[in-house]
Amino acid sequence: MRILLIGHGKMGKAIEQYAIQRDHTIAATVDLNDPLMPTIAEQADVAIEFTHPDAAFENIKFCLENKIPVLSGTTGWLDKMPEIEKICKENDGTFLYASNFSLGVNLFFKLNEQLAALMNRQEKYKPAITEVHHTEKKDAPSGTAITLAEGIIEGFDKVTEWKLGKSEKENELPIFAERIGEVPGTHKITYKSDVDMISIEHEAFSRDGFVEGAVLVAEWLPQQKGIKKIDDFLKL
Ligand SMILES: NC(=O)C1=CN([C@@H]2O[C@H](COP(=O)(O)OP(=O)(O)OC[C@H]3O[C@@H](n4cnc5c(N)ncnc54)[C@H](OP(=O)(O)O)[C@@H]3O)[C@@H](O)[C@H]2O)C=CC1
Ligand SMILES: O=C(O)C1=N[C@H](C(=O)O)C[C@H](O)C1
Repeated sequence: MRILLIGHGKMGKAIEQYAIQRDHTIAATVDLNDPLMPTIAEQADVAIEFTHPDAAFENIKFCLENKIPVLSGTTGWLDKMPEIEKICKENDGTFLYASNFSLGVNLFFKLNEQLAALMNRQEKYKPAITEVHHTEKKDAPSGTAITLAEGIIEGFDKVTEWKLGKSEKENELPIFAERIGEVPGTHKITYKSDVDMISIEHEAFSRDGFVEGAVLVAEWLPQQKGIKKIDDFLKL
């Protein structure tokens, strides 16, 4: 498969290596200041986009308008998702966003939803999320923490919105974001009462899980149409 790689940072470089191991060709690599040209699009079967919150929208739009199925793992741009959905429909395109491409985190999302449903009947416990990432991360909270928050809000009636940092309001779910060294990504959910705490945690040991997931989804995506979700691929 011929892959257009948009973003050649930590994720882009690791995806390039893994895709080559799986016998794919990197049709072109586009980084900041490299122009995205329609001629590049013609040479690719699929695009993989891991860039910057401010860049994702234009990159995805370019792919959809140039008829390349595209997946994006870039976080921090989701206010523009409705517009991308519209562009995808108008161009009869294919698009998939996932806040986290690793199998482990997607299993963790399911566990989080099940725990929220169980805790919903318990008056004495208050939920919170803590995420820890490397110091180069541009956005906070992480996209994964936002997906986890959405899962809790869906299943645990007492919280209706999330807030970055400490919260005084009963209906707010606090998300604490820490930036430490080179941590690839750790997410912890806690339910605290006055007497104890229940917690579940996912810790990535490296970026390998995100990379493998992104390449496997990229192999599947060209056979799909419309807005897809990673659940459509993983079928957990
Ligand atoms: N969904 C998932 O599973 C995962 C998502 N992520 C997300 O992916 C994104 C990238 O992460 P990571 O690789 O660690 O970040 P890096 O900062 O290491 O890499 C981002 C790269 O994108 C480049 N870039 C910036 N703007 C543009 C643009 N307009 N067009 C093309 N390239 C551009 C940057 O160039 P320059 O350095 O010159 O600015 C840099 O090379 C983040 O949003 C992160 O949260 C990360 C891991 C997993
Ligand atoms: O920026 C990162 O590194 C990561 N970003 C994603 C996120 O914001 O959830 C996924 C992963 O945690 C690594």
